[in-house]
Parts: sequence; C-alpha cells; structure tokens
Amino acid sequence: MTETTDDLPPQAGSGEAISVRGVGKTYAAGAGPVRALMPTDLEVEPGEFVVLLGPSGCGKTTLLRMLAGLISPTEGTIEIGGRPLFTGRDATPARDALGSLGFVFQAPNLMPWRKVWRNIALPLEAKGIGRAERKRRATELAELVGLGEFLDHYPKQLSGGMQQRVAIARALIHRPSILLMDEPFGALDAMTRDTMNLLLQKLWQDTGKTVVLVTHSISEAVFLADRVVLLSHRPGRVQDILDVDFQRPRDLTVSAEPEFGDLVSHLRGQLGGQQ
Ligand SMILES: Nc1ncnc2c1ncn2[C@@H]1O[C@H](COP(=O)(O)OP(=O)(O)OP(=O)(O)O)[C@@H](O)[C@H]1O
Repeated sequence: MTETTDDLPPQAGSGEAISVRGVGKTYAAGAGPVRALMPTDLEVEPGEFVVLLGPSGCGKTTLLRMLAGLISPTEGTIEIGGRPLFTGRDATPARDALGSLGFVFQAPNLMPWRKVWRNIALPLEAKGIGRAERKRRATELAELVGLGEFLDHYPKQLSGGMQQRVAIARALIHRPSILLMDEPFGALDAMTRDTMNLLLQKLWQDTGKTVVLVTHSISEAVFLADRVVLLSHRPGRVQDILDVDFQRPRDLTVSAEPEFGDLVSHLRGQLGGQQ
C-alpha cells in the first residue's frame, strides 16, 4: 500500500513501550555455542530514555539487535507497543511491530553517491512514496537535526557528526515511535559527542519517542538516561538499574554536580574495571 501525503508534523505521536520477558541469546558458533545473554526481563515505558551500559562482550548489542528484530532470541518474548515482535516459529519479525522501530548504528552507513536528502529519504523509496513527498519529509527531518542547509551536499562534504545526524534523520523518516541506537557517537571526538548528546536530548524531548541507547561511556549514560541498565560481564545479565533524576533539559554543566559524580562513581565501581 502506498502512503500518502498527510499534515502530520514530521515526528508526531508519542513513544511506545517495549516489553522484554525472559529474553536470552545463545549463538551457534563454530567452536560451540556462545551464551551471549542470560534470560532477561526489562520493561521500557512509552517515551522513556533507557541506556544499556556494560563491559565489552556483555551482550548490549545482542539485546539491542533483538529489540530491532535483526536477530531472534533463543528464548523469551519481546513486545513492541503490546505487539509481539516475533510471532511464528521462524526468526522473521512481524512487520507491524518493525514499523515502530528506527535503528542507528555506530557507523552512519551513508551512500556516498546520494545527496543528504536522498540518503535521509532512502527508506521511503521502498514504500513507493513519490519524490515530492520524500523530499518534503527529508527536508523537515534535516531541519530537525540541524542540517537544513546541507540537503544537496554529499556525505563526503560532511563532518563525522553531521554524517551521524543524517543517519539519525534517516532512522526517523518512517516515523517510528522507538529509536534504537548502538554506540551512535562512539566514533566521534569528545566535543562533537557533547553536541550530539544535546541534540539527541532535544530531539527526544520534542518528539516524545522511546529511546534505547547502547554506550560504553558512563558519563554519556548518566547525561542522557532516565534509567541506566547495567549489564554484567558475559554472559550478560541485568546487574543493576539506576534512575537518573536530573531535571530536563540537561545542559553540560550537570556533569559538574556532585550527584552526577556520585552516579558515575557508583557505576564505575559496579563495572570494577570490567570495561
Ligand atoms: N554472531 C555471533 N556469533 C557468535 N558469537 C557472537 C556473535 N555476536 C556476538 N557474539 C558474542 O556474544 C557476546 C556478546 O556480544 P555483543 O556484541 O552483544 O556484546 P557487547 O556488549 O555489545 O560488546 P561491545 O561493547 O564490545 O560491542 C560476545 O562474547 C560476542 O563475542
């Protein structure tokens, strides 16, 4: 079915809940099975910002990729807005649940021969949406991520942070209610990363989407999250869940507050050199 033009603002509608019940993953590797994630329960509220933190190899990406429907759990169930993500016996995710999900990887994975707006609009081509509508929606999103002036640029003309903004806009183009982000700023320098954290917080506040983000950075986790979910060393399991109550919007000076330092120290202690 072809989507038509509508009058919705670019990212109207609030986030949906994610329900993870008994979800675990064992990979069938050549040298024998690898238990990446123990059966895990996690309820993410609509519009909540949850950060997954943990040592390398604890299964953060594995959990996020299962939430995205990219790989299937070995056991357990995932619901997106109350709809099961995996319905049958096979590993194929349900299309209606998938439509709620946008995914951002560490690398922007842009097509170098496409202009910014055509990279952002790429997912709409498969839906058969016409050029004028694709450009209209891509333009709105480019403006939302601060790239309104760069619609006709090519990726190589953009900095790393700008390229990642394009990737975020592309993940939002089909109006998902949930944004899943795997180390989205891991490859950026510290200053650009700060800017991107502020942009992401604003985007999240303006759109009301649910966000689940994976990071290695304790301070990024505390800055962004409503809740930090700490996973233990492989095989991963939930070791701790921390509420982060700083007022929104947060600015970068929040990291100078004693409570911020306390949370970072607490998490560092929990990780105990595992990172
Ligand atoms: N396709 C795969 N086949 C076999 N083992 C895998 C596969 N993918 C991941 N693993 C293993 O599962 C475990 C969890 O991997 P995962 O990438 O989820 O961890 P992570 O916490 O995201 O790590 P990092 O922080 O280093 O990115 C690791 O031991 C990894 O080697």
